[in-house]
Amino acid sequence: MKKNAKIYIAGHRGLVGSAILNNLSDKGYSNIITRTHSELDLSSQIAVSSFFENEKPEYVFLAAAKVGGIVANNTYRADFIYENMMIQNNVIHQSYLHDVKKLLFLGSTCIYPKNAPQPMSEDCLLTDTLEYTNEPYAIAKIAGIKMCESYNLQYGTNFISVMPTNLYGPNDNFDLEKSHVLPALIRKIHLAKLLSEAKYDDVVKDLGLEHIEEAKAYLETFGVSANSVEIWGSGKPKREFLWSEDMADACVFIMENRNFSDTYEADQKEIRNTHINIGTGKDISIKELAETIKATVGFKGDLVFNTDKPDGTMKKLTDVSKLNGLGWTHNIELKEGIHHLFNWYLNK
Ligand SMILES: NC(=O)C1=CN([C@@H]2O[C@H](COP(=O)(O)OP(=O)(O)OC[C@H]3O[C@@H](n4cnc5c(N)ncnc54)[C@H](OP(=O)(O)O)[C@@H]3O)[C@@H](O)[C@H]2O)C=CC1
Ligand SMILES: C[C@H]1O[C@H](OP(=O)(O)OP(=O)(O)OC[C@H]2O[C@@H](n3cnc4c(=O)[nH]c(N)nc43)[C@H](O)[C@@H]2O)[C@@H](O)[C@@H](O)C1=O
Repeated sequence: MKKNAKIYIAGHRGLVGSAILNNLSDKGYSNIITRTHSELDLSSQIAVSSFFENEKPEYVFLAAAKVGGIVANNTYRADFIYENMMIQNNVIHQSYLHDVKKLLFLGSTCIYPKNAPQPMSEDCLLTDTLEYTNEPYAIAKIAGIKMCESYNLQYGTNFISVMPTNLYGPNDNFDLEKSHVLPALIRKIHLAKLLSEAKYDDVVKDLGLEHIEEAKAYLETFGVSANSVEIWGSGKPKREFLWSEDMADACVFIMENRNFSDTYEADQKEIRNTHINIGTGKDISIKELAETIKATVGFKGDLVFNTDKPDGTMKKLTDVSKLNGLGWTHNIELKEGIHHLFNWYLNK
């Protein structure tokens, strides 16, 4: 990519998109185009077609998607499959029609089977049944990988797919119901600590409410009180977490250095090596994660595990040997990242 190449980041205000925008700007890319969701609804075929016709981007980072944690995925199943399929169909197809030189599609490691051999290498895609809680989202992401592969093979495009592990960082979603575990636990445990210190003004301000009784009742529905915080599931599942700015760096590295033909082994008919995992290769149990966050926040109460909530996949550690072999490794370790994100949350 030349420094003045016209680059479109779809989803530039999200967790990953905002980090990609900063990474590209820091590296001197000067011709980046963006649209907010309200300016351009990527699920509208007409709107996306006219955007590509008018703007003609040369490179596309597809970081816009319907995203959420385990309960959001499980509850809004139709929205997750519909919106993700619409966004990726429109952006990938218009990128082909308008001769985009390279596109990076962001999938997720939930594309791999629920009981995939660990660590999960790229070639275990489509070898077994998926985890049910996020099956619609995973199927949309698998369709995205296969769409990129099919356009490359039929039309000679250069569309690359990456599969990130669980991500966290600045501009994360801290919604108590719909977010992922790491930001959710930072906020819940922080609010519990504020309650335990009777810092009621800070609690109501954080929640955007007026009265502390209302705030306490609301938090009670999420199992947050001055004495304890509810953790969904058994605490036994393991997850791998990557700092979003590392993720953005990996995305830019791959866009700068890789081509579709480098990732695809066309002669291997059964093993279609069409995508690259992005992660750290290290995981931690949810219980250990919650304890680490509790120590970072300085909360003295209890962690209570609610097994009525889903555990999801018990383990999904990525095999990052392909990515590491290309010369990229992550920079921020989990403890440091949790510390950064807690400070970011306090100062936002
Ligand atoms: N976060 C994670 O842990 C992981 C994320 N991923 C993938 O990484 C990518 C980025 O995720 P992340 O940054 O976390 O997601 P975010 O939810 O933080 O950001 C997604 C962005 O997409 C925008 N968007 C959503 N729908 C539309 C639409 N119809 N039209 C235009 N814009 C839209 C959102 O705008 P608005 O908010 O205004 O709707 C938001 O800015 C996604 O493909 C996701 O699947 C993969 C693995 C893990
Ligand atoms: C990135 C990935 O994200 C989703 O999958 P997930 O990894 O299961 O995501 P999660 O972060 O929501 O949960 C991780 C674990 O943590 C537990 N957990 C405890 N307490 C809270 C809690 O308070 N909130 C949440 N969200 N989880 C909690 C929770 O029960 C689970 O065992 C996919 O749907 C899919 O979108 C995807 O690709």
